[in-house]
Amino acid sequence: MKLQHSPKKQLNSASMPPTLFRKMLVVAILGFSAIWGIDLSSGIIASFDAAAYPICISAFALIYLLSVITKINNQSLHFFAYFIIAGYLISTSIWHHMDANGLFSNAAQWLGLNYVIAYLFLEVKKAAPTTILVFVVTVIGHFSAVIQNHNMADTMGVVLNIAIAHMIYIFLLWTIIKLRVKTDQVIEHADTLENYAYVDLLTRALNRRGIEKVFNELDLDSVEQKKNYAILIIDIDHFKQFNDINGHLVGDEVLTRISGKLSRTIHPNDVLGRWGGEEFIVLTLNRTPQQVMALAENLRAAVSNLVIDTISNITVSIGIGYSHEASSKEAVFKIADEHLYIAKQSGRNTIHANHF
Ligand SMILES: Nc1nc2c(ncn2[C@@H]2O[C@H](COP(=O)(O)OP(=O)(O)OP(=O)(O)O)[C@@H](O)[C@H]2O)c(=O)[nH]1
Repeated sequence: MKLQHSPKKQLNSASMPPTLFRKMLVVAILGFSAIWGIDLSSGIIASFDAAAYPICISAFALIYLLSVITKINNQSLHFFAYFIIAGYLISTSIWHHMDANGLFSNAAQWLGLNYVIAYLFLEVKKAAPTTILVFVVTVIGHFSAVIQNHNMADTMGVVLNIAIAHMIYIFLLWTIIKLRVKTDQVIEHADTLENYAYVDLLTRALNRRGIEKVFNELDLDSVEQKKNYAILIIDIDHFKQFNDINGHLVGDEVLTRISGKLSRTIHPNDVLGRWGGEEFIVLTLNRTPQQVMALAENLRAAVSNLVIDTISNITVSIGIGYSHEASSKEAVFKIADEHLYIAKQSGRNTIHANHF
């Protein structure tokens, strides 16, 4: 088990999960169907909408199907859906602003959705330029439609009204997104700092606090559910002498390389930590004493095979304590420590434990 910190969150992190996207499509289908039904029953449906509603509904249904039965990239489907919605909202509003089609249509009131949906469906990095493009198309489109039958002053009145409202939409949405990303970054920064408090900066293994935290979280001394585990204390042999001969910096390199070797040799669910100085700990769960001995032997052999530059002959001694030998993790730890002492006394580069 290793503590890792995740890469820095980018501004483009917002991405809608497929299930939520499909729910949104259902909402779009229902929404369009409802408005289509209302317009039809009121008898005032515009010819543009009468053609556009079924096209949009079919397109949403098609996107829904594509998202269920194909592996098409989600972002492409999001763009497709967005293109349908924004395309419809802008074109219907422009169409309604042409004089023959009635200047006082309420189609323009829906245009704000284009910005909200862009930030909902698209990654922030893509939503920002998309909203600007949509804004430009909206303003120019409405200007071109209204100017055909009205003087410049009236046209500017209509278009400026739309432009200012839309700029406020974009500004507010952008502010909300920035605040959200900032909050995410603060939370992530706090997580990283917390992780650092549990990691030994030299070897990247858990430090003593980290080991204690994991041990407590695993609730090793639970009375309801007796846990089967073993603690291995791994101590580098003659490390003082090694430091004296090769220097402290080479000693640091050895500690780092040993930590890496141990971490690659243990099982994914085992816990590795640096207990202090030249001493490491491995906690392994649910293994027989024979499996634990095999693991210890792998760890011992892996270290003794290490060659750092021209230096070899680096060895460790290992003491083991089993959970069934004592009633608390502290007592198991003490047993492992006693066996480590015996391993050192019996010549080092060896493993000691009670045999079962
Ligand atoms: N380079 C380096 N050395 C360290 C570090 N932490 C502890 N040590 C050294 O580890 C050595 C431990 O020495 P001892 O406790 O006497 O043990 P030993 O020499 O390994 O002897 P045995 O354990 O009996 O085989 C000391 O010299 C410490 O200075 C570290 O972070 N970097």
